This record gives sequence, structure tokens and C-alpha cells, in this order.
Amino acid sequence: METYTDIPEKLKLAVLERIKPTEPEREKLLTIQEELASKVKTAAERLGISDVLVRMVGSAARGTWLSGTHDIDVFISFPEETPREKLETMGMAIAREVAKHAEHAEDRHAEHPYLNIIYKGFDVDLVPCFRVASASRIKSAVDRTPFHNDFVKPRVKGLEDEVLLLKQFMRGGGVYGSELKTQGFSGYFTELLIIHYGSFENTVHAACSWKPGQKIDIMQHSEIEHDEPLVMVDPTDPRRNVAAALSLDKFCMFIDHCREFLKNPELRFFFPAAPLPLKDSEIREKLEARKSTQLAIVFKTPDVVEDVLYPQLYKMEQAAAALLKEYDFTVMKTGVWSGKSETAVLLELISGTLPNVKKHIGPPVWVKTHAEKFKEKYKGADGVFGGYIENGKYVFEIQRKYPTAKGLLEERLMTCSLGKSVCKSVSEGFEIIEDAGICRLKDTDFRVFLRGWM
Ligand SMILES: Nc1ccn([C@@H]2O[C@H](COP(=O)(O)OP(=O)(O)OP(=O)(O)O)[C@@H](O)[C@H]2O)c(=O)n1
Ligand SMILES: [Mg+2]
Repeated sequence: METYTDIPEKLKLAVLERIKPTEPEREKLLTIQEELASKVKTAAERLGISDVLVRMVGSAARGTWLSGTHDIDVFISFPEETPREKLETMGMAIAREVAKHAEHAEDRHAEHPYLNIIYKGFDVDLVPCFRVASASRIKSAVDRTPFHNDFVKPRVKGLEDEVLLLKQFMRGGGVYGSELKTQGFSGYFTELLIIHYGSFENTVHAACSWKPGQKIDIMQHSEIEHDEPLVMVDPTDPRRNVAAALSLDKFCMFIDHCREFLKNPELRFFFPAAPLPLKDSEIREKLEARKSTQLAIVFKTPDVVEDVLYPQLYKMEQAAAALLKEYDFTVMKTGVWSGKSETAVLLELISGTLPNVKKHIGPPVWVKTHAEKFKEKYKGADGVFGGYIENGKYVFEIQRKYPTAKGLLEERLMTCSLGKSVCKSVSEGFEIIEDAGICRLKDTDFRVFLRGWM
């Protein structure tokens, strides 16, 4: 058992100095929020839509946002009984009216449509929602958010710095963000951890002993069982797990990050050095040293949002690995990388080639009809090297259909079950590149990814 040192006060202050919004930054945000709120109200009046309330939610409204991030979440709420269609058309009409003052506007879609705008440099989501009586009566996932605000705001008061430290610490460990790309911890989750454990330090200490099955239920009101690695029962909705999007590996990466940090509490756990992109010469050296086979399936990046793209990429990664295994290749590791123009699914194999000969085992000799049929089919047939009996069974040494992994993928990748957008892009064309061939991909971000890969 490790003994852990205390986290020096000096270190926390040094971190906060870099991540805590300054007073002018706060004032600016507040002004922008007020401007937006009044623009929503004016827009509703102008459109003759009554009974609309505007609410600021998310970390910007709770004082738990990291300096330098410019996200504002504006919720436009309609009475519960408003028909969904009407909510969408009226909500979007108001949002579009507000967007007339914005630098940029873009339609987005979660469970229902919302508008993302850039307003005076701030990244603002204008989200229509239902004003339901309680979070367990929501009609759409976003309806919960105002309840989160009501729960968190009074309880996190005075603990905002602790939340900031935890968010930055999770960023440093690569586990912050509940998008489907990251599958890590959400902002709301970090706030609940601080409310539950009382401080950043307590949270980090507690997490060192977490195991899958860990459950935190602040309100003691859990109604159903969950099978995710970590369950944080939503204090505003007894049936929801706030950590539902967290993957087992991100959960464990966080535990590891906490343990390493407490052995050596240093700034680098909050601000890790940015990894340098791998140079061509380094790629070649590493390939030479590893002596495995690297394969990359490269195709044009589908034009869809990350929350749609990444689940499909993860599915493709699994499907490609399963195909290779089915044909006797040993896959050591898989990964995905996606850039603006190209996307790559990476596979590292023990070897990308297999012998031409393949051992094909048949039925036991005493299972007469089957055994005779089997023997008849293979004995002396084209491409059969030989046959013998082993452990009572006929064995023939036959020609392997796919002696190279590259050939297998080129021929059979399209038979894998792929997500819609990925399937479309892959069917328009893909390339399998091998070993030093990956030097063709020059994207800096890809080269940074490769540094972590090999
Ligand atoms: N997976 C998610 C994402 C968001 N939310 C809700 O939507 C709000 C705004 O989402 P987001 O901006 O992603 O998170 P923040 O809490 O604002 O954190 P950050 O500082 O990272 O912006 C959250 O506070 C939370 O109430 C949620 O319940 N579950
Ligand atoms: Mg936010």
C-alpha cells in the first residue's frame, strides 16, 4: 500500500491561477448572459410567443467554468403541455431571431433541434426545453438540465475552486468530457463528486480505492440497478446514472491518475506536456524496433458530428479486429483517429502475413459418413498440400485463402457490419496502408496520436 503525501496548498494555488476566471472575465460573461437573456425575451415578444422563460444553465451559470472556455447554455423553456412540434418550431424561431445578432449560427440536433451560435466570441447553445414539474417527468433529456442547476448551485457555493481543480485534473488525465468520443466524466459529474466528497483532495483520495460497481447516491433515492462501472445516481432523477457514458477504461485511467498524482503531486498532472508529433524517421525506427505489423484503414472523414461519428468508428474498429481474428490473424491493439479530411482505424498485428498452408481439421474418423465425405473432398484436391490423422481426426493441410491481412481487409472489409455514415464513406473508397506506409499521413494531430500509439 502506497503512502500518499498531502496536496501542497501552493500547488492548488498555482493551478487555480491558470484556470480560475478573472474578475473582468466573469463580468464579461455575466454581461453577455444578460444580453442574451434580454434578446430571447425580446424575440419572444416580437414573435408573439408568450409564457416563455429563459434560463442560464451549465457551468457558466454555476461559477464552475474554466477560464478561457467560452460556453454559454441558454435554455428557452415552454410550458409542459406545449406539443413537441410547437416547442421545436417556436423555440427555433426565437433562437433564429437571437442569431441575427450573432457572428455565426448552426443548426444542431440532440433529441430535438437547438441552435449553436457564436455571439461576441462566446459559443452559445440556444436550447428549447419543456418546463416540467420534476426531473423524473422530463419529456426530453435536456429538460433535466435546469434541475441540475437548482441542485448544484446552492450546494457548490464556496466549493467552486474545488470543482475547477477537479475538472482541470481530469483534463490533464485525458478523462474529462462525456461526449461519445471521450466517454469520460461530465461537468455535472465533477460538481456532484465535490458536493459528495467535500473537496478536490478528498475526491482524489477516495477515487484511489474505487472499484467497478462503485455507487454514489447523494440523495439516497436510487430506484433501479445499473451495470456501468460507476454509478452516480442523479440527485434530481432517481432512475438516471449521471456516469452512464463513462467507459471502464476512462474510469480506470482516472483511478490511476489519482494514485500517481498522490505519490508525486505535481503541476504536470493538471497540465501535461503536449506530446510532439512523430517524425517519419521516428516512425521507421519504432517499426523496426517493434517488428509487429501496423495496418491503417484510411478513408474520407464522414461529414457528421463527433457524437455520431465516434460510436461508428469504435464499432468499425471492433468489426475489423473480429474479421482479422476469424482468419487467424492475432490483433494486439486497435485504435481510431479522425481528422478534418481523413480518418484512420489502426490495427497492430503480431504479423500481417500467415503461411500459405492452413491446418483444416475434420471430423473423427469413426463418424463414418461425415469423415468419408470430408476426406473425399480434400484428398488430392487442388491446393491441398497433404493430409493425416491426428487425435482421431482427419486433418488436411490446405491453401490459406487470405495469407495477408491487407489482402483480407481489402477484399472483405465491406462485408463487416458498419454504421451508416462510415459505411457510406468507406464504400466510396478506402485504402489499407501498412507499416512505413503510414508516413503518408502527415496531419500533425495524427502524428501526435501516433506518439501515444507506438
Ligand atoms: N452528458 C451530459 C451533458 C450535459 N448535461 C447537462 O447539460 C449542462 C451543460 O452541459 P455542458 O456544457 O456539457 O457541461 P457543463 O456542466 O457546462 O461543464 P463544462 O464546464 O465542461 O462546460 C450540464 O451542466 C448538465 O446539467 C448532462 O446532464 N449530461
Ligand atoms: Mg458548459
